[in-house]
Amino acid sequence: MDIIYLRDLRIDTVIGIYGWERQVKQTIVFDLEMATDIRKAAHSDCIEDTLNYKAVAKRLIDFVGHSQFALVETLAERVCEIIVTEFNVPWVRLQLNKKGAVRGARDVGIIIERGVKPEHG
Ligand SMILES: Nc1nc2c(c(=O)[nH]1)N=C([C@H](O)[C@@H](O)CO)CN2
Repeated sequence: MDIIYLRDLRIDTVIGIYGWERQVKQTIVFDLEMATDIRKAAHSDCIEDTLNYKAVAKRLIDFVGHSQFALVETLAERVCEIIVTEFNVPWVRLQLNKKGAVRGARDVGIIIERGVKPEHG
């Protein structure tokens, strides 16, 4: 199994359970690991034969930027759903960081894994 990753993808969105949080956009930082097999693309040298990380990032920027969820749980789940179903990714690990959400803590957020990790080889 190979992994294509995206780190520190920052997207501004409406998110939160408090009244003031419905009035502003806050920055959410995503770190993603997506299972894939890069061998076909490595052989052909064609972007069509691999997971296009730029296309994933564009889709997430659009989706998250227009979303208005209350909980980070909901946002994380929906982002994983998009990656698995629209990009045919068998397994994804997502870390979502809602920076500054807890006074005194540098980072706070959620880590989830969805799908089935392919075997090695
Ligand atoms: N498990 C969660 N706890 C909290 C969430 C959340 O989305 N999931 N959200 C908040 C507030 O919106 C907070 O981020 C504002 O500072 C509190 N707890």
